[in-house]
Amino acid sequence: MKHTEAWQRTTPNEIKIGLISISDRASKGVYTDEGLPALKAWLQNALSTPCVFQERLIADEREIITETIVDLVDELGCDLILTTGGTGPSRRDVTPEATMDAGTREMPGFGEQMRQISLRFVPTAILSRQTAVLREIEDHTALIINLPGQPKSIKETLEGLKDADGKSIVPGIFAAVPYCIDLIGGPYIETNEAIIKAFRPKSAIKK
Ligand SMILES: Nc1ncnc2c1ncn2[C@@H]1O[C@H](COP(=O)(O)OP(=O)(O)OP(=O)(O)O)[C@@H](O)[C@H]1O
Ligand SMILES: Nc1nc2c(c(=O)[nH]1)N[C@H]1C(S)=C(S)[C@@H](COP(=O)(O)O)O[C@H]1N2
Repeated sequence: MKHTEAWQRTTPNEIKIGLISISDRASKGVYTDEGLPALKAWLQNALSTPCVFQERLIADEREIITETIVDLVDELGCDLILTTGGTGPSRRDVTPEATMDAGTREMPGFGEQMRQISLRFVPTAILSRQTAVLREIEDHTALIINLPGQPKSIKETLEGLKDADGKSIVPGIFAAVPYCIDLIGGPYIETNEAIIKAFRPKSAIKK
């Protein structure tokens, strides 16, 4: 495949992250989108290695969501995509279906763990159908993860739950993301341990 300039990394460990906020009302301007700023702020604090972002605010339309994911991976070379919104049970909530349409293999552990974390915060966590997939194309693979739409759920699910001393009670899903990105051939990313400690088996840790 021929790649555009957008594919180039400024440094070998730079990760390209696509952020997609999916909300009918925020995309129409009925309210201000808080999803993209919350995602970006959390990631900028959590990552200690370089990152670049591509941001999209779109309506709850299955085909548009799939096309946006495909464009971010296939045309812009994103390694990781985080979506927020559209995972609930109402008719307009189609993010998991659109994500599956863009994926080549499902990664069900992310959704399972997020529902476990979110149940510590709200009993309605079981209403979220969020999932994760890999999109594997000819010479590139990306991880795509759905987060719920409530802006506060972004920090909760990525970071998990901590006690008053900052000790982890339920690990956030982002702990597993750096090693997953290693395994799919992406850049070696590192995190700020005060926010989220990345877990890698000893043999995979680069000193
Ligand atoms: N992108 C967003 N920015 C700010 N607040 C949001 C956003 N998405 C959701 N919320 C808030 O979380 C609540 C529950 O999220 P949910 O996804 O169920 O929203 P929704 O009512 O389906 O949104 P929409 O109609 O815009 O798609 C919303 O009522 C709203 O207050
Ligand atoms: N961590 C967390 N998870 C959460 C919530 C929340 O407030 N915090 N809200 C729940 C609710 S009320 C719903 S309906 C589902 C789906 O939300 P979405 O349609 O905005 O994705 O996420 C659930 N998961």
